[in-house]
Amino acid sequence: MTAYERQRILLRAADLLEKHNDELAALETWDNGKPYEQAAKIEVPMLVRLIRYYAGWADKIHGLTVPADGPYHVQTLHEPIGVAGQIIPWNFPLLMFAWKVGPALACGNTIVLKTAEQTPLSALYAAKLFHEAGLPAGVLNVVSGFGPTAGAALASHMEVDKLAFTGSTDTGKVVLELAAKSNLKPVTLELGGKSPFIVCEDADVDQAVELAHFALFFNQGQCCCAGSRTFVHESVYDEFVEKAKARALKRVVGDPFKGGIEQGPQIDSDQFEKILRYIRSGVESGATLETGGDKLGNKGFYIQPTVFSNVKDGMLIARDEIFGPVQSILKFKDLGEVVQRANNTRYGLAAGVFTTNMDTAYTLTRALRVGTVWINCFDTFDAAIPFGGYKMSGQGREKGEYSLKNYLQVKAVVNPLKNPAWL
Ligand SMILES: NC(=O)c1ccc[n+]([C@@H]2O[C@H](COP(=O)([O-])OP(=O)(O)OC[C@H]3O[C@@H](n4cnc5c(N)ncnc54)[C@H](O)[C@@H]3O)[C@@H](O)[C@H]2O)c1
Ligand SMILES: CC1=C(/C=C/C(C)=C/C=C/C(C)=C/C=O)C(C)(C)CCC1
Repeated sequence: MTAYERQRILLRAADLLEKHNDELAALETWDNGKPYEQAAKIEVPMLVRLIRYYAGWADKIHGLTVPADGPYHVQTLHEPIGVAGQIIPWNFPLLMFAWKVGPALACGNTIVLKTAEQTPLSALYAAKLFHEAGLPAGVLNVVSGFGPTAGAALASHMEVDKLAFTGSTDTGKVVLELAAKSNLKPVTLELGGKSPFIVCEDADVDQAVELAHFALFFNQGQCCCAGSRTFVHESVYDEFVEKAKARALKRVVGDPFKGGIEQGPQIDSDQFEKILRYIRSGVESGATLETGGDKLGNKGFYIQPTVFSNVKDGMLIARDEIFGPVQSILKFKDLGEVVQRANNTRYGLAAGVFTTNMDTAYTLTRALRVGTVWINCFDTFDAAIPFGGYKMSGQGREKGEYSLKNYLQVKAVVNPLKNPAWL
């Protein structure tokens, strides 16, 4: 198929996804428990925008003419890699589908995508719309299945040419090993995080409190890039803790299909129990429980928005990815110290930096070993902005132009020139 035809199918698919915004959002909320308003007003529109973005790339992918030492005509062809295996998690089923499918289709690959067992519905519906838009049968295949069976089969398949995985760091290691042991397929990984959110002494405290709250509690705390270590300068610490507690107490938790709801239930009983265990560990290790600390009601997997202050670096709640609505606030004295502590983790996905001084912002930006730094903002996920991790938070980048190279092979073509007029 020509690049132009691929582009037109992607644009038609985006139109259909947009037309079915509300059904897609309802499926997402049924599956995942996230507030319907969030799915309908933010996430489905972001999915549509991302598919249009990659439609734009489809006819702009091409190789180079390369000057070599000698009488050669040398060119590179950018070819599709082949069959892309893609494994996605349950926290943003539609957005993760888009980040994977958009660049792979723009580059002309075929896909076998496995959804998370908790959230199979929305990707099936979205794939149906891609086919309605004209995608030939067999190009985009969505498999509903469990990790150790369906996921592992994809990772170890000899005829899958590339693997893209998003999920936990532990499972990332498993799929990388399966890829290596089978056909050495290249693997991109988007894994866990323990992202610092740094509030400097000159920050606007009210704005920082609101954004730190959003950075952690958004999506029930189930974000790989959640700002899960809130570092606050000692000069504004007491005021910040008081206000962070007040904000968490105001958080509206309940039925995700109701209007005005900020937080729905956690994804399943495993995650629910795991989060409650982390909360108990925070209390036992001596952190101060400012608010929350328990489940909410007796029906469903709702958890009270929880804030710990007086958190120390060595505590489990400051080290592990909790993936729930549990904010940990830590005190710091100076920039050198906070850089060292923020970087003292196996993860390196993202960071938030709150300051009104651009020198401070740039010092922190250059010193932090993370894939994204948000300065005086958080969770800005434009289609064009690359996203990915340093260290054990992942390999490779998704979104933006960077994602294309995950789905392309480069072929060098070398041809001697008989009578070169010039080189
Ligand atoms: N980075 C993220 O966006 C993200 C998303 C979800 C969960 N997590 C983290 O992972 C923790 C556990 O959640 P989880 O168990 O759902 O994550 P997971 O990593 O086990 O699951 C992610 C995906 O991998 C698949 N999978 C699981 N085992 C596999 C295997 N052996 N081979 C191939 N595929 C496999 C799953 O079916 C799912 O599709 C969470 O508490 C959180 O810390 C991170
Ligand atoms: C709610 C909301 C936003 C959306 C954030 C999103 C959709 C974040 C996605 C995070 C992902 C995909 C994390 C990966 O684990 C905006 C646009 C910042 C504006 C403010 C309100």
